[in-house]
Amino acid sequence: MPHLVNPPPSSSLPLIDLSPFLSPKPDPDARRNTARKLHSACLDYGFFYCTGLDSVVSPDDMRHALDVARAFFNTPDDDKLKLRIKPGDGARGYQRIGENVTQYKKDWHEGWDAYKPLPPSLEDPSKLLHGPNQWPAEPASFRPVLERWVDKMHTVGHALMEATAMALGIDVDGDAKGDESGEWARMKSWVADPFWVMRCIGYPPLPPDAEGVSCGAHKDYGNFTLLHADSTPGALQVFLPSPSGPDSTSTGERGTWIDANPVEGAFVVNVGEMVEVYSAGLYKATLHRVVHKSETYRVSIPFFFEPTLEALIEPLPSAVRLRRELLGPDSAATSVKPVIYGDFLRSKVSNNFALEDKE
Ligand SMILES: O=C(O)CCC(=O)C(=O)O
Ligand SMILES: [Fe+2]
Repeated sequence: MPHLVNPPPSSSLPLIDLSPFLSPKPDPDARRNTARKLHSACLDYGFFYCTGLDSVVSPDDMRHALDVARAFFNTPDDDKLKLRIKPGDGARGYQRIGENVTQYKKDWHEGWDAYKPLPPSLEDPSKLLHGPNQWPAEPASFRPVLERWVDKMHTVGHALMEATAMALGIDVDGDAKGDESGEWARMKSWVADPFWVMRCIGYPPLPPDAEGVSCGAHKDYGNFTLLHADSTPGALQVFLPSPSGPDSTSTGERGTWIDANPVEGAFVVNVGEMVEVYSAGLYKATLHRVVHKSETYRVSIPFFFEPTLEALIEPLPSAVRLRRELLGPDSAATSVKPVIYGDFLRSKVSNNFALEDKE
């Protein structure tokens, strides 16, 4: 793995072709090439366009997923409200505009959220993240189309995991001896039966007097977010930190918000805070937000491919080594701390409802 001193990020996100990790006959050179580009993209942006997905997701699959989500948002409010997220469960179901909260401001979107189902014996609907998913009856194809989507996103997520291991310089192709430190085995165990979250989000145009934005600035919590959005430009924005940048965040960090406009056939993928932990802080979870001001009703489907709730995520030795090589010997001590993913997630999800709890 060459250790690049990367050029300054440009104003558009890089494209990463994942097909060498999805092919039944992988080409080693092509895999190395993808891993190298992924490494740079994760270092510089924490965000990229993921292409080369057609062996898993066809253009029809992409269209159908957005069509059923849009059709659901078009059903009468009374029907949607029957699926409203229940107190206690706190997570699964429908939220009206303003019920999702980011940094204590109401987001200007409606949404329907599903989480990986728990085995019925473990389900306790009074607890956060428990309780069954609330599938809408209309449109009838909503559930079969999106359950297929969940399966497909697992295939993409596992391929991304392997590419990320290679990007960090971990031997994923060798036998158990090649993976001497057991790092690839450990990474695979984190996603052997991965937790997941799928959101369908509907964004009406943001009114000029709204107190928040369509989706407030945040980082994603977990592993990878695979975002499939309709063709609306000028909505999703990604924050690139730079001391001389024209914009600043709520914490005063300077940088530039760039548009992550949709690219046909590609997902926008970003790394979450768990990648930041296991990459020893090299691959940063990046702030992003949605400011959708145009006249259309925008629909997006982010899929969060996560570690299992029990996984202890900690900096990988290869990542610590790589960090030292790239940033110098003093950088080995990073501030990232090991964390059990489920504990981290529960604390974050309860914060999303902070405003509602206070009312
Ligand atoms: O709708 C989008 O483009 C992004 C949504 C998002 O960032 C999220 O749900 O975490
Ligand atoms: Fe996000």
